[in-house]
Amino acid sequence: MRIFIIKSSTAHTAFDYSIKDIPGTSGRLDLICRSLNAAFQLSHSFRKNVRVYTVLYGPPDPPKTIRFEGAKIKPKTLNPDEVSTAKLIGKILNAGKDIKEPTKEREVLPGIYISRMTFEDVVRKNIKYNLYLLEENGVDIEKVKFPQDNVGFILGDQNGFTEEELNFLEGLVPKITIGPKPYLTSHVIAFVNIYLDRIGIP
Ligand SMILES: C[S@@+](CC[C@H](N)C(=O)[O-])C[C@H]1O[C@@H](n2cnc3c(N)ncnc32)[C@H](O)[C@@H]1O
Repeated sequence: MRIFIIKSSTAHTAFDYSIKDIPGTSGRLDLICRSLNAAFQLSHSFRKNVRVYTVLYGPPDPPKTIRFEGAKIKPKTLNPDEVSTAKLIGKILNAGKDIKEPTKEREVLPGIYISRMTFEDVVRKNIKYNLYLLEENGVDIEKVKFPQDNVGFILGDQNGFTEEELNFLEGLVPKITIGPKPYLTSHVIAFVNIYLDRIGIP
């Protein structure tokens, strides 16, 4: 299984944004929509061996974490286009409005869950799956010997990570890089997926 944990410091935690202007009104939920596209979509098929957590810290009610479980998501739920994904996320946020418990997940649709888990909760919960932090100044991905069973990647948004988050991750997960420039989160996910395909990691 492949896991992607994407932290957004700004993406809204309620369906209070306009579908006509997703980047301008949702705290860059468009970045999350494109990242989901890169994580799951293949030409005419879907990566069932992928799990994505999007950890949202934008207003008005952070944190909200949405888990997408490729193996359980029904066809035509998560589509390639950004607008339908932003609507889907809005529907999930609406369904999770009244969640009180800090870590309990609620299944909104088959394979799609919402909770109040923090970024740290998500990392701790998945630490057994061989996590890596994707950062520009890490070890070259080509030097990494990935395990054959489970592998996970932690990515930031347009603002990267805070000092506090980096301190939390330091020593907990290895830091790796895909190249010498700061790339878009969705492009990094696409690259990692294709790279793992090429080197034969399921
Ligand atoms: C647009 S970048 C963030 C740039 C942000 N200004 C910063 O300084 O961190 C979004 C995310 O993509 C990932 N990323 C970007 N470039 C990368 C690279 N060369 N190697 C590995 N991950 C990268 C990181 O997880 C980063 O947090």
